[in-house]
Amino acid sequence: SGAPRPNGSKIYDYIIVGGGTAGNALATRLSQGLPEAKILVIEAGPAALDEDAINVPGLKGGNLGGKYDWNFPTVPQAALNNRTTVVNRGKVLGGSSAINLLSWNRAAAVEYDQWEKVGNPGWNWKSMSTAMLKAENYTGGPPGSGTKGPVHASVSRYVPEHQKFFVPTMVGSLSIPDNNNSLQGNPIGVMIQPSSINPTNYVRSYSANAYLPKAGPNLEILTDTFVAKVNLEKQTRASSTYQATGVTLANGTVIRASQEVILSAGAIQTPNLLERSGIGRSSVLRAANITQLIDLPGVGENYNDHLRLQLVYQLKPQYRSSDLLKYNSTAAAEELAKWRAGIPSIMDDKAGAYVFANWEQATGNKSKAARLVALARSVAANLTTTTTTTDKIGHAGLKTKLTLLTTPSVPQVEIIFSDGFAGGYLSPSDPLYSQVPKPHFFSLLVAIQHPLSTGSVHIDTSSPLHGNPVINPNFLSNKYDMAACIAGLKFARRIALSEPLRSVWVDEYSPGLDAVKMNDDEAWREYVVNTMQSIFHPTSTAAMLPRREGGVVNGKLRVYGTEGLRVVDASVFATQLGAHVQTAVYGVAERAAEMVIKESNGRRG
Ligand SMILES: Cc1cc2nc3c(=O)[nH]c(=O)nc-3n(C[C@H](O)[C@H](O)[C@H](O)COP(=O)(O)OP(=O)(O)OC[C@H]3O[C@@H](n4cnc5c(N)ncnc54)[C@H](O)[C@@H]3O)c2cc1C
Repeated sequence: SGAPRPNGSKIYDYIIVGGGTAGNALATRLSQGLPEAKILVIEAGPAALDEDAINVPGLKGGNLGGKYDWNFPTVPQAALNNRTTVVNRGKVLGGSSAINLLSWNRAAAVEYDQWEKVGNPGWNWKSMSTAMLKAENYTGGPPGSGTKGPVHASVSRYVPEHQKFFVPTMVGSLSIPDNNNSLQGNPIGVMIQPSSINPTNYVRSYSANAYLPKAGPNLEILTDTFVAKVNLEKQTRASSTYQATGVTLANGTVIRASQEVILSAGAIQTPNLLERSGIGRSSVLRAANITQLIDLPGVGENYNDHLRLQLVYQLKPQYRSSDLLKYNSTAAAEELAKWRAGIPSIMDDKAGAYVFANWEQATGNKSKAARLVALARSVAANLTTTTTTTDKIGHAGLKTKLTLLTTPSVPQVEIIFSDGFAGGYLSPSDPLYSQVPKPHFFSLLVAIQHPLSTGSVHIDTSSPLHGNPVINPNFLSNKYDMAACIAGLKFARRIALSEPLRSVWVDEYSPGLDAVKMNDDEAWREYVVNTMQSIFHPTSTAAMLPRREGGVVNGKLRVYGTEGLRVVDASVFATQLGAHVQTAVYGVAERAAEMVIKESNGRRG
């Protein structure tokens, strides 16, 4: 353990708060690159390296709402009929990489280039792709894939029979190009995508089992330990910056850091940690009775997420989906036994087929796409004029979304072919449940990549330490986001109605072809209001942006107004990416590690 101090507190060189996706990657790289340094990771959840629900890909959804999930509620969402939605986040060593749905993909090159354009020199596709490849070991990937990184990626060997109709439908009936090289900066098209799965044993590959075994003995991990705040001190009374000296745990214990404290608690909890430490917007800190040390109004603001909807189709009786695992416990046990024996099984499964489309492709019609673009522009004009000039939070993100809205290589909508009833657990009280043989389903998940509404996450001002984060994603708070959801759903319906996919299903179970007719926008709107939820991708809540634009960290990931305090996780994303998040989080961690190591070596000459 770290060297004891006369006052009983321990001291480390680097303390990383949050042993999640970014935290473990960063800690491992620091331990390798700075073998003399003492590094501590503090993680609120337990280590669960032997947990089937984490390791077995086919059990992936079983963690949602379970013991390894923070499972935070949002505040009621006005545009969703005051529904509360759920924000799932990993509460376990490995963080959200332990419970996520394993998709391994990347955004368009121009989206990472925007990070540099909004004020962060050196953050672009070139540097981020290099960093992301450092994390990756993609077995069977096309030339240019990462092959030496800790995190495994592979294309699943288990392919449901009915999924085989998806790619031919997209290419043959909908003129969407087949793209077998979608991770190298051009994601547009239809593809079978890799997942973060180790192909030698079909175990989930995540930050805890991929990175941590490669760390040196100078890395210590404290699990089941919640950090209350960062301790900040002014070095001299005259100085305007605060030095991070360590952290205080929820039980009051102080642990000191001689070099840096690095927050990797994720896009929901990193802003909360900053606020509890006295860094944030005045109104929030005042309401919580926390003395403000640094005025950073962007902390917890600028919350971006992707919007998720789904259509569910009942398969013809000859097809078997992963719903088998729900209906038939004997079959589920047999499949798990096969997985343990290394025999191909439904337990290897995860969604494999994806489409990333721009609006012209998704609507199949230039003028419909133009109408969506015009709507986005008029909505954005209102959003910017209602923001005061002193409070430019959200401007950079909004401007980027508008700039890229008509860039053909940037996806606006994603469709995931997802085996089984992914729209929700089919309840035993459902009439379908008693049918023999049990019905099997596939789902088309729709994810809107660049909605214009942004939200916020702050501490519960009445209970900053023990209360849940107060999360307001502001879902669908403008007309464009609703129109985008409806356009995405119609695209998914068109896909399902096109051959050869049309020939595998008997009925659209949700919402139903009669319940929501193709051109009945009112009915679609109601379906969106009643069913829309997050697709688990909050980012940008402590954004890497100029301070005057609501930025929280600079291009070195240092928190403005501090020394020795950085943020390294999904909160720093300067602008939202049209992709699943984990590869970019690993990329941010790899780049952060390089910076910290270089600076440390520089100090030592
Ligand atoms: C259900 C789900 C499905 C997803 N599916 C995909 C997918 O298929 N593909 C993809 O690319 N992305 C997916 N994502 C998103 C992706 O996994 C996350 O965006 C990414 O892992 C976030 O990494 P992070 O390091 O920012 O935070 P996390 O990995 O969430 O790490 C934060 C860690 O900090 C800990 N922590 C928080 N507060 C404290 C505190 N005060 N003290 C100590 N520890 C603390 C948490 O317990 C957690 O372990 C999914 C996410 C979820 C939740």
